[in-house]
Amino acid sequence: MTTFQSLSISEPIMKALNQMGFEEATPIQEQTIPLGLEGKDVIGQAQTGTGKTAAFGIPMLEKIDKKQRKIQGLVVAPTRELAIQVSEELHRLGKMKGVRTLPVYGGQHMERQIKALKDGPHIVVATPGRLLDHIRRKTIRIDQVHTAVLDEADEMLNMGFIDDIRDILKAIPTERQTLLFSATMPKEIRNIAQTLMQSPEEVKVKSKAMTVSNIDQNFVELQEKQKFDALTNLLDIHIPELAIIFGRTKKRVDELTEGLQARGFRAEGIHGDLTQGKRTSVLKQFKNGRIEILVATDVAARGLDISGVSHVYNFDIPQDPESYVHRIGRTGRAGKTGVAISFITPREMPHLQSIEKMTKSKMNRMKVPSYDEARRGQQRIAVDQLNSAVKSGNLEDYREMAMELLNEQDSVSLVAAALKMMTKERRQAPVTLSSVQPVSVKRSSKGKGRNDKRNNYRGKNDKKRHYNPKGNKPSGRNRKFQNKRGSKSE
Ligand SMILES: Nc1ncnc2c1ncn2[C@@H]1O[C@H](COP(=O)(O)OP(=O)(O)OP(=O)(O)O)[C@@H](O)[C@H]1O
Ligand SMILES: [Mg+2]
Repeated sequence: MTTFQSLSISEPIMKALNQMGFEEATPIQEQTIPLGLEGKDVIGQAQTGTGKTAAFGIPMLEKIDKKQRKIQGLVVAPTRELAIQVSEELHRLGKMKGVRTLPVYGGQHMERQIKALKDGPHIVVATPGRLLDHIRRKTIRIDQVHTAVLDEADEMLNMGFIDDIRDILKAIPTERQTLLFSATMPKEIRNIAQTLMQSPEEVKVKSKAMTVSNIDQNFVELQEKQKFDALTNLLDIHIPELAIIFGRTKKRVDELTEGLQARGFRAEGIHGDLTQGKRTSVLKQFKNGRIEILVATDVAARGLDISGVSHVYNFDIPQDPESYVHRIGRTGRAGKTGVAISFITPREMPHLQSIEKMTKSKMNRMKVPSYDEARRGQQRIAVDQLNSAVKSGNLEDYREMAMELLNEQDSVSLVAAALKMMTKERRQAPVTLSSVQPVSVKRSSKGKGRNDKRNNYRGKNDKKRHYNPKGNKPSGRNRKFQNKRGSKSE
């Protein structure tokens, strides 16, 4: 166990870490914070949800001179949601020191952004496009930047941002420190990184698999046309606290969302064609539990940090193993446990093996879930609701009536009838999805659709967290969810 204290972190940042509930450093933090504090360039690779943000954030914050009202730290992240989330984490880490952090991204009002930039933030967290826009308009000064971070650099490469990144780094003094972090680091990005950095130290947190062991990975082999019923059955069986379902295209996401809504689930979709306002509101509702299911394209895979995501479903298996790693990494974060289920058609089975080979982890085969199992899942919810109603008491007003009923009927029939009434038979509204091509084994991580990958969706998590690499017992299946489900209009 490595404490933050032993990493020579200053008092104000220690205080913030305490407030955030961080008790010990995660392995990537333990290994990269000292290098970062020495001023070295660092390439950091570690599994999803293991605290890479603080790993680059802490050394950057330590180097900020609060009295200098100039941008000294710059983080570039692939999407708006990610920029916001990273900025929030840096704000929390740096607030006791008085560091001012500003997110800058497209879709935000330009004039307001220029005003905020004039206000003298110490750190800017930006998406590449909007940042370059400011650099070209000369509405941002980054010639005093001493620390530059590329978060999810391989995603920025996938999205075709590499020239933008080069242009951005050209505008920063060369004697800067450059940090680059991601859970996946394909060879191309490592090569490019070498040209943008000065003799970087490469830290790869040693772990057998590329995915964290707290995620229980499963797959279901099934026909394309069985997928939707299998999904709704699984949702009824698992009763996720919060679930993310990945579909391959925007159209697919829209169709899945509508289908789930038709069957009474509180689901919303997110993808790059939605307005910024809609994206923000969907994410907000998901974070506070008003939506229980988020349906997303791959764009949401990167960096999203929402506490309570207990299940990830790959309705369509992703084309690249890297995407698989980032997708399932939306659960099982900060030491919590999570469950991932991937649907695979028979023709896609070889692809499953290529994912397993790359991630060095195995997925367990699950059988196609049946409607009967789903119904039992629904009944379990009703049983839990009855039990909790008994536990919470306050039944005095009903006792007399209950006694009378018991004189007329036997107790088992009465409870069975109550359960029947409480169990919402899921409306099996027929749902037809447009057909999709199965993925092929041949993988390419370059030149993918820029638009579909452009926007990422992250959230923050301000609950107390304790890093527990072995995994805590899942907190899912909680009353809160069941009550929500109970009040669903069907
Ligand atoms: N030392 C720590 N102790 C407890 N929680 C931590 C610690 N460090 C980070 N966390 C929390 O863990 C969660 C995941 O962190 P973060 O988003 O930085 O992961 P990541 O490694 O960047 O993941 P991804 O690869 O998906 O981007 C966050 O909610 C963060 O606040
Ligand atoms: Mg991250």
